[in-house]
Amino acid sequence: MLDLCNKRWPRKLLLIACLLSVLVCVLISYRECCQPRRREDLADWGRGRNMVRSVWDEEISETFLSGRRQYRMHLQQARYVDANYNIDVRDDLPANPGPLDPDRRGRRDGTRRHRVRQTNPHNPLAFGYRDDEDRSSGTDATLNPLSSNLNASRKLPQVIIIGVKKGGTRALLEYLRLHPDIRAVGPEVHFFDRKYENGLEWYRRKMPPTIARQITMEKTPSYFITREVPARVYNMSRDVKLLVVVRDPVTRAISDYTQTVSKKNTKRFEELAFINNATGLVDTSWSAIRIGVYAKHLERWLQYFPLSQFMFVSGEELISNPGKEMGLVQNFLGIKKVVSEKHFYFNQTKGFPCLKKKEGSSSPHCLGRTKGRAHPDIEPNVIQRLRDFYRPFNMKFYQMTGRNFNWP
Ligand SMILES: Nc1ncnc2c1ncn2[C@@H]1O[C@H](COP(=O)(O)OS(=O)(=O)O)[C@@H](OP(=O)(O)O)[C@H]1O
Repeated sequence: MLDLCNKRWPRKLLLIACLLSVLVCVLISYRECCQPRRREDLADWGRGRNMVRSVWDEEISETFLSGRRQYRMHLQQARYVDANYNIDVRDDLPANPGPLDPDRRGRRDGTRRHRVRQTNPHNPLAFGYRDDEDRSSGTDATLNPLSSNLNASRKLPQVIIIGVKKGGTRALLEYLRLHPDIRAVGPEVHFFDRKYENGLEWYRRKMPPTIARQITMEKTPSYFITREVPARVYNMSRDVKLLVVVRDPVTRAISDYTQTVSKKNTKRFEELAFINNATGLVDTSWSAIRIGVYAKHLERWLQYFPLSQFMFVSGEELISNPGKEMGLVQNFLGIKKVVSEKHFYFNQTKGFPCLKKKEGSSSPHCLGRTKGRAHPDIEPNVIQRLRDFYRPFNMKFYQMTGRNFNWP
């Protein structure tokens, strides 16, 4: 009792009250300054980059504590997906997601959930032309609008355009991308020939998100001629469908050469094409020549895949009659015939078919400058000698594929 009456008690209480209020203050200021910000604040921080707010808000708030560096990464990712379509991706990632990179953004529990809101259904990229096949890799998910909140995930490709270089592979890919049931990687991935050691999971993450009915595809023309590739593709999937765009091998060789000349100084075509110009012996070690021996390359592929899994697309028809050729391709892929002659017009200046403008977009779209270059004049006798060289291989190829391409 004596103690209760002790005058020191009120002082102790005062001290405890003081300490408590300091603690409360600390907690309140922590909440104000360090907790993940609300999305409005983040958008201000991003100075008007509303795209980020709409696309990555959830993730940004999750990673906000890690600071500005990760915020920038998310910004890049938002660009990376182009932020034009509603994609709700639920994808499994390893339990430890590791450092963030464009494909490895995740929650601590190893799952991820991105909501991409459609901001511009008439995005000019909707016709998605990329004029250079060598662009740095990334996923171009711009082409097929998905309605909101559909479940999508990245899958290994069910269809690959495996060749041939300079056959018209870019045109085929871009035409196919008009189809709502097709989703494709824009740049060439080069997984099976150059980046195989990265592993299938790396490859899968390069693919765009797809919903159940959609086909995932990519194109890398060098697959057709690379020795190791058929076995590697087979190890990924024995059911994959393979598209090969072929073109008169002589014109193809000249096209290949034209591309080389556009990049570096090189010898004249005829100096490269023949071991000895006088004897006219064709130099099959020159890749521009070797690629055109289609029958030889196909033999290797047929050791792994039945002919029924291939379609040989005519590069010539793709130019002269794109609607019809695309009809055959869609038939082969088992998808509705959506891409037709209605989508194309012949551009006189370019000398090639281009895509009509899409509703709401301002201009039509042609392939870029690296496609449809003017070829150098090659002496007729050089052309003739090459035709003679290729003829037996062409005949064999027609026989193997069951399609006569009528190359001269
Ligand atoms: N619509 C359209 N516009 C422009 N070019 C077209 C088109 N359709 C097919 N082609 C032909 O495609 C040739 C290039 O083939 P690829 O796309 O397979 O080349 S690459 O291997 O990816 O570099 C390209 O070869 P070059 O004419 O030598 O440039 C064209 O002949």
